[in-house]
Amino acid sequence: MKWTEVKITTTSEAVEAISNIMIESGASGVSIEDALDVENFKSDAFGELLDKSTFKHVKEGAIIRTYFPETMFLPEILPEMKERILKLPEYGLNIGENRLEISEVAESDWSSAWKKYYHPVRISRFLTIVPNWEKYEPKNQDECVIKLDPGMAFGTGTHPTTRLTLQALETSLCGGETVLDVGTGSGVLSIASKSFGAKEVFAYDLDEVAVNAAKENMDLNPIAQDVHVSANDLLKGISTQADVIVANILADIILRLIADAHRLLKEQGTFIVSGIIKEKKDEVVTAMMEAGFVVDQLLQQGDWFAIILKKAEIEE
Ligand SMILES: C[S@@+](CC[C@H](N)C(=O)[O-])C[C@H]1O[C@@H](n2cnc3c(N)ncnc32)[C@H](O)[C@@H]1O
Repeated sequence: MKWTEVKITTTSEAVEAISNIMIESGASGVSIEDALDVENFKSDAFGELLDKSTFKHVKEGAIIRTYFPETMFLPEILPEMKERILKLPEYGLNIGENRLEISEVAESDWSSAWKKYYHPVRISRFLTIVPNWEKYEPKNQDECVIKLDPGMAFGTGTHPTTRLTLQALETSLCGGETVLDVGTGSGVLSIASKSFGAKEVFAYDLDEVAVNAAKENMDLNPIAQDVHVSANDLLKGISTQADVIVANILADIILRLIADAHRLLKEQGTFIVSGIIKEKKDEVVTAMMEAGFVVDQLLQQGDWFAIILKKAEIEE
């Protein structure tokens, strides 16, 4: 087994909380180098034996190193982990520099090693996602097969947030819709939308790596050749009116998207949001209702929620 090291430079006071977050995210081991250890050693009964100048140790703050097995696809783990760390100051913890670095600890190429463990994913009776390097025969005539190489973009189809969004799209699309896919990542939701009959799809992402990965994935799937992929911050500056807007992004970013989604959705339009952890669900629902949406369906897998919303009709 080969491993990827994720190293975080932080403060002594945040060590325990950050280590917990890393373990909960799937890290298999933690090593901590903390400047306070040296201070504490100096002040114990035998502390005078230590000559700080003779050994290498972090002089200020702390460094946490954790290790993820190559079976885990980091682009789907890091965003939530980073967001949870950024929330720690709300609980009074100083996270200091909060610098995150990634490196290989074995000679393997971590950006592609996980491919060995990524196999076709059956999302529903009608949809299967197949890694581009695998052979796959559909099990029935109605089955849509999406070919995918996520590269370093989020969206393999295995993450609960993506699965829930795909199921919500399958429920919501009847054919002929205009769809806006916000935070497209690998482009998986856009390709699925076309497979479920959408007429026109516009895909946006802030990250150039994702924009390029999405374009390459459109090329792998003839049905999605005409999807318009571009770099954009959420739906800022967009004027295309849509029947469906879909966004699988963390809750705090969804909150920033609501006003534009309401502006761009046609009457009776559908807004699908995913990437919402249990603790954030009520806040998102309240903000949606205040903006003029009504909840149509809630979908849940483990601690993750997706919500299908309708633009409320304006009463005469
Ligand atoms: C959780 S991933 C979802 C990827 C894919 N749509 C899926 O469902 O698997 C969220 C994506 O949103 C993008 N993103 C984050 N903030 C954004 C913003 N302000 N504007 C556009 N895209 C953003 C990220 O780069 C990332 O690709």
